[in-house]
Amino acid sequence: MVLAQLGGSISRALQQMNNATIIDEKVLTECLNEITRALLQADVEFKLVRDMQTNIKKIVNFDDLATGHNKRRIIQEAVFNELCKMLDPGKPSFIPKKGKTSVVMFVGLQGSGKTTTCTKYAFYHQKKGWKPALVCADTFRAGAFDQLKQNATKAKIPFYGSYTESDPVRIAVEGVERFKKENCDLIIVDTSGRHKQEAALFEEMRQVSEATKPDLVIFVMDSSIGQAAFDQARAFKQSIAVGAVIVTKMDGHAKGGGALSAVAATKSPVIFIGTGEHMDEFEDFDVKRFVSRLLGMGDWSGFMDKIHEVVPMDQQPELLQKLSEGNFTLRIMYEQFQNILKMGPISQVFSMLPGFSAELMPKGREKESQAKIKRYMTMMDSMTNEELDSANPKLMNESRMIRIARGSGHKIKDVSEMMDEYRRLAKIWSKMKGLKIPKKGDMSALSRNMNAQHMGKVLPPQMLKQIGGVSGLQSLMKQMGSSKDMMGMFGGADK
Ligand SMILES: Nc1nc2c(ncn2[C@@H]2O[C@H](COP(=O)(O)OP(=O)(O)OP(=O)(O)O)[C@@H](O)[C@H]2O)c(=O)[nH]1
Repeated sequence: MVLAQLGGSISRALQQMNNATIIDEKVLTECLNEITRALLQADVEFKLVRDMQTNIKKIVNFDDLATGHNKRRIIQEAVFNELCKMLDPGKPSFIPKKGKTSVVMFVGLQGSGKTTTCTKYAFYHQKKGWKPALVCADTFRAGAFDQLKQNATKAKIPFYGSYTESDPVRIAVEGVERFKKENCDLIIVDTSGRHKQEAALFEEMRQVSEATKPDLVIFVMDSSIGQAAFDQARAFKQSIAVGAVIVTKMDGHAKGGGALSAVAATKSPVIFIGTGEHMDEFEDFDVKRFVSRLLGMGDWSGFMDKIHEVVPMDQQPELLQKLSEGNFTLRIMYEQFQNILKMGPISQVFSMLPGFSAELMPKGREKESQAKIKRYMTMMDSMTNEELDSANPKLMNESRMIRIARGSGHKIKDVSEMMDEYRRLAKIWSKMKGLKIPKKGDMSALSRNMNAQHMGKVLPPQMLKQIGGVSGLQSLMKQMGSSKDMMGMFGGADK
């Protein structure tokens, strides 16, 4: 997605500043101009960008900063915080509670991905043990009910709708009543969209809302909407009590920044993003986590969530134990590759891991990378147990490499390339040595135990330098308040 480019441009601007011998007003202005340009190119609303620039200049006041202050770190921190502020309305949205009935109404323009997102939202909660249900109150688009029915059936989620009834209010009320009686705890109402914002759409939305009294109205917005996003989001907010936003199609070539400005227009948080057409291509959105990932700082908690989701429960403590011992064996690499292939869109997973993304999987070459991983796995299939379980790559001498190449139908050069990859990953993961292992299922303990030393070891060196080394990181952690906040910043604390 183009947002990755935005992150790259901002990181580069910070890096250039970092390379300057003296940090003065001029260097800061140049850096901020670069960041401004990048944000505007990504379609973030002009006023937001201007405010951000003014705020940073206020925070980094050279007259007030005594010599010896780590200006680089202060600027880095200010940029991070301002980016977060831009995406954070300051108040959380209504959060439905499992086991207690909530009605959630989805609104948005036609084609924004509303119907798809309703199912993704239901499926996401169903996986976590909720009892969701879908109501199709879109009587405007022929085929909307069929689409919802198909999606719901696939995900085994109860649904309600009608081929003959043309009154959306009536369907919505009947559906909500039925599912309340059936004790569903998350009743999702999909409403009609139109090609553009028009009075009829807003009137219908208001009526459905009045009749069903939703606990939360979610505005669904296509990320490719660009600069028009702000006005569109505001128009919806003025007609209905939008409480949260979901931005869809973040996997495409959309610039994304425009849709993210929707936060400012609706003063409501983005709670999820859609990253593909499939049911599980849906990620919860956490501002600090998103910004750290945008700036290439890695997303630990996202990664931990994925481990949680994909690595079978009984294997998790074992895997973490092995990592904490610093024994990254070929078998672990094999198992991780297996998990990664299971996890679906490979780029999402890799972008969460510091050190993994750029080398193993260059952007836009996901298919190739997937093929490469499969190739590596075939070669590992020709290895002995001893080789797989050893953390000593010396076992892999020339004659073994020849055998493995022959056994797997590959060239020696390929085996050697795979071993290089193994060494690179082992080096990164060896830095996790000494990490305290949480009790089964307690991921927050893992986050708490990742102290500045660990974080320092796994952050990209350039990023660490920008922050001011491990000591800079430590004081940043203190400044950010509790360790929970800090882990949030680097994507740690679980919810
Ligand atoms: N790539 C990608 N496609 C998506 C995503 N979300 C939805 N889509 C696709 O966008 C198209 C429109 O989605 P719908 O869910 O039908 O749109 P809608 O807003 O419900 O449209 P109306 O019911 O007419 O209002 C479909 O082809 C979806 O598969 C996403 O996150 N990524």
